[in-house]
Parts: sequence; structure tokens; C-alpha cells
Amino acid sequence: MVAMARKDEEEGPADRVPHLPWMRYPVDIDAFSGCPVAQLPRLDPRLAEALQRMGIESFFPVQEAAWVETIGPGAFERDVCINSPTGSGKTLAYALPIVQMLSTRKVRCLRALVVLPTRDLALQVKEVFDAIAPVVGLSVGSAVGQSSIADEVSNLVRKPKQELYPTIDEEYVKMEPQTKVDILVATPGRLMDHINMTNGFSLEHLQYLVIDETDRMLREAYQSWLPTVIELKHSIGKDRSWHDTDVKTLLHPLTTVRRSGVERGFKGKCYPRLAKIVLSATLTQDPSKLSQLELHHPLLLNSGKKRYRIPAKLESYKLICTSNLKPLSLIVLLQELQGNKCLVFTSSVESSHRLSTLLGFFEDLPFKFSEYSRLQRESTRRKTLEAFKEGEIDVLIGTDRMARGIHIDGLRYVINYDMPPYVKTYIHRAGRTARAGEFGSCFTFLRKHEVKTFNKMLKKADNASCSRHSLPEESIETLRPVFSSALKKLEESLESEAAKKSNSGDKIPSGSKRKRTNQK
Ligand SMILES: Nc1ncnc2c1ncn2[C@@H]1O[C@H](COP(=O)(O)OP(=O)(O)OP(=O)(O)O)[C@@H](O)[C@H]1O
Repeated sequence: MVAMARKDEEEGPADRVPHLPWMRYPVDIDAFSGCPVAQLPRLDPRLAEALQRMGIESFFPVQEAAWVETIGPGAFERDVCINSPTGSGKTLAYALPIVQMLSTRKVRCLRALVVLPTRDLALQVKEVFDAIAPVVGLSVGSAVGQSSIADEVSNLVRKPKQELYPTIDEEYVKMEPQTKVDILVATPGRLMDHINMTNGFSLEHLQYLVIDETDRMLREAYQSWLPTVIELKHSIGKDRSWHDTDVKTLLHPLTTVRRSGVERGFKGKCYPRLAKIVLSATLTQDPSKLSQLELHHPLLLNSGKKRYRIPAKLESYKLICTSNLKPLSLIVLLQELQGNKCLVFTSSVESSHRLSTLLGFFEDLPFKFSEYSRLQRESTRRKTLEAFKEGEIDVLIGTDRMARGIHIDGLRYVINYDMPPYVKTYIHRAGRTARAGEFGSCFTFLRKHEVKTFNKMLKKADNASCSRHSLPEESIETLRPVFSSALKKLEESLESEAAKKSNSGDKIPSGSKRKRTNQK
């Protein structure tokens, strides 16, 4: 049933009019051309300097559009939903306004929460906040499970002074803000751990909630983190109306609370609103999913005419071949790419493991490759990704786990070894390249009977023309003799792994635990 519902949403017509009226009249991101950093109205000069140090000279259109709706005339009166292509700069589109809005805060407490589906993504986003928030005196924390929970707690929460000075007045201790960070970047699981178990961790002063990769975040419940955060904020809002004396006292120094940050509640009482920004390159239009966000007069910022858009400088190619020749064709294609960084996507962890094991039996391949799989230890995966970023590995073979949000400098090529099942999957996989206005190419291997489905799928996106790429027959033929023996070795290797697994009762294939890296 769940699978059916997902399929329906993914495969709906591209030009379908959205059910929700506010989605039918979006702000057109393409109407913005992007502007030089120095010309962005009201930008704090300290932030302008930080951006220049990061090498950012002009803003991308989505960043300018988001600024207008938050800091500019829009004044964040409405919750903002952003649907903009992969690599278009969505992270800075929300990080910059949030940092600017909080730059005048006087008391440190948790006011902005950014939630992402995976640790890698969360750390990537934290890097952006780390580059701009400290210059205006803001502190950024993470709750992603990278370190032990105890370390995370000590980075997030200040120990009550009473423990150090038992004679201090209890009332004073109660008023003391506990959180050490102004902005928290979190994954849902760790966020829930802190909500449930960390003493002094409070969302009481939360003003901004960002949900990145929204469609993925809404697809999985992640321990009900979203209703929990919204409910916590509501219950605080109900208990403490804007007119209550203690809230006024508490929030008095927070000059960042503005007209737009106030919501009317029961009997006309006002309380601080939790302003939301939600983003994706493939934002859902499903009303039942979006209703979970409890958006306040939402405003959609959208790129392109169709529901989905492929980055302007992405070139798409299809390679048609039979299943049995796919591994050889992949090797020939990778040889053509001459050791440039490349991600190879397969349909499952088993398929990734099989493919990388098979490639391991070809000697003298002119590229270094490695498997990247959820079955590997976290530390192994992190090291592999690091080595790939550093250029020590040329080709990473994995699944859609690598498809969302990850940015790798200089990545020019993406290969769909297995056809992506949905257009959304294609967009996120291909979107690892051609980012930030750079060129990139995406190759998709297809069997003959898949071509029609694939062409139909791509029609759902803007900029999705796809030409055929052919590989030289003779290069494939020269690999054939090695291929037969490699296949034999592969079967033996998988059999021995399966035997080891059943002997040890281990659920993880032992080969997947190893980092399989060949030599150039
Ligand atoms: N104004 C800018 N000028 C130059 N580079 C920028 C600018 N804004 C962002 N970038 C760079 O563009 C790259 C992509 O940005 P980002 O990761 O925010 O894209 P995204 O839209 O979130 O993509 P995805 O949907 O895949 O998550 C990053 O390397 C970022 O540093």
C-alpha cells in the first residue's frame, strides 16, 4: 500500500495542476538573475565579508528569491517552500537569512533548527553555517550521532550553574538559558534522543525550522520527530502567550522577534510563530504529506515550468546494451572517462557489492574504485567518501544512499548502472554533477526493453534531452577473455562469503565490511 502510494506520487503527470491552490501560483525563481554580494539589500557587512572569504561573489537566483521573502519585503510573513534544482544553492538560500535574522540576538538559546535525513548531509550543511554564523557571534551545533551522545550533550547544553554553586537562587537557575548553541543542524534520530533524554535541551525559544530534502523527510516517519517538534512548540506557545509577562520578560532582549514571528491563537492571543522553510529539488505536491508540516500561509518559490528540472549544464546520455555485457561496457566507459571522478549507481547494495567484487578481478584497470554501502561500517564509509573527495579514489560504486544532497567538488560524471526507477531518482542521482553552474554528464545503461520507459520518465522534467552514446565494440571484445574468468571468481567469492556468513550467523556480508579498493 505504501509502495503503491509512493509510485502514484512519483509517476503522476509532470504538468498536473497541483491540488493545493497556493502551489498553483508560485514565485518564479527564474525571474531573479542573481545579484553581486555587495548589492544584496540589508546584508550585514560582516556576512558579506564572510561570503567573500568563501569565494562567493554573486548570489544564485534561488538565494536572491529566498532573501526577498525573508529579509526583504516578504519579511517572512509566510512559510517558504522552495522547489529548485539540485546544485542550485539551496543551502545558502536558507542559511544566510537565518543567520542574518539571528545576528541581533542578545541571549544564546536554540532558535533555529535544521533537519536533514542523513549525517553526511547534516555535516555538509553545518559547514556552511560554520562559515558564516560565527562572524555575527552565533554558535552552531550538530546532533547527528557523529560523536558519542555524551560528547554531543556537552557541546549542546550548559550544565546548570547550581551544580557548581549550590547556593545560587533556584529561580535564577530556572531563568538561565541552557542551550549552548543558537543554530542546531540535526538528523531526526539524534534530535529525538536529545528531546527525550537530554536535560536542559529545550525548543522553547525555537523560531525557525528548516526541513531540507523535504520529500524524503516526509516519506519516512523518523520516530515522529516532526509532530513532536511542532507539538512541543505549540504547547509552549499555548502555555505562554505573547502578552504574558514572563514571556515578554524572557523575549525582551530578542530583537529578532518581529511582526512576522507572531501567530494568533485561541481567543486572539498571540504567541511566537515557528517560521518554516522547506526545500527540495523534487518537492512533493501531495496535500496529505504537506499537511504534516502545518505550514503558515505557505509561499512556493519554484524553478521552471515543469514540476521537475534538470540542471541546465547537465548532459544526459543513454547506453543500450544487454545485461551480460553491462559490466564490460561499464569498464570501457570508465576507461573513456580517464580517471575523472565518477559515481556509479546500482539498484541495491547486493548489486553494488557484486559489481565491485567483479571489477576487483580485472587487473590493471586504469582507475581506482571502491564500494560505498550501508552495510559497511560508518567509519569505513566516511573514510571512503573522504578518499573520494580527496581524489584518492576515482570511482565510487553505491546505491541511492549517495544520491541525496551530497556535494563533491569536481565531480563531472554520474553513471546509472541500473536504470533509476523514478524521475525523482534520476534527478537526485544525476544532480551530484553539474552543480553550481558547472558542466557534468550523466550516463544511463539501459536494456532494449527499458528504453521506452526511460524516455517517458525523462519527459517529466525540464532540460531532459538525452542522446545515445555508443562504445567501441573492439574495446569490449578485448575484455571478454578476462571477463569469463572474472565471472567464475566472482561466483566462488560470493559462495565463500555466503558460507562464512551462515557459519558466523553474521547478517553483514563479510566482503561488504571490507573496503574494496584496487590499485591504479
Ligand atoms: N552564490 C554562490 N556562488 C558560488 N557557489 C555557490 C553559491 N551558492 C552555493 N554555491 C556552491 O554550490 C554548490 C551547491 O550548493 P548546495 O549544496 O546548496 O545545492 P543544493 O541546491 O542544496 O543541491 P541539492 O538539491 O543537491 O542538495 C556548493 O558547493 C556551494 O558551495
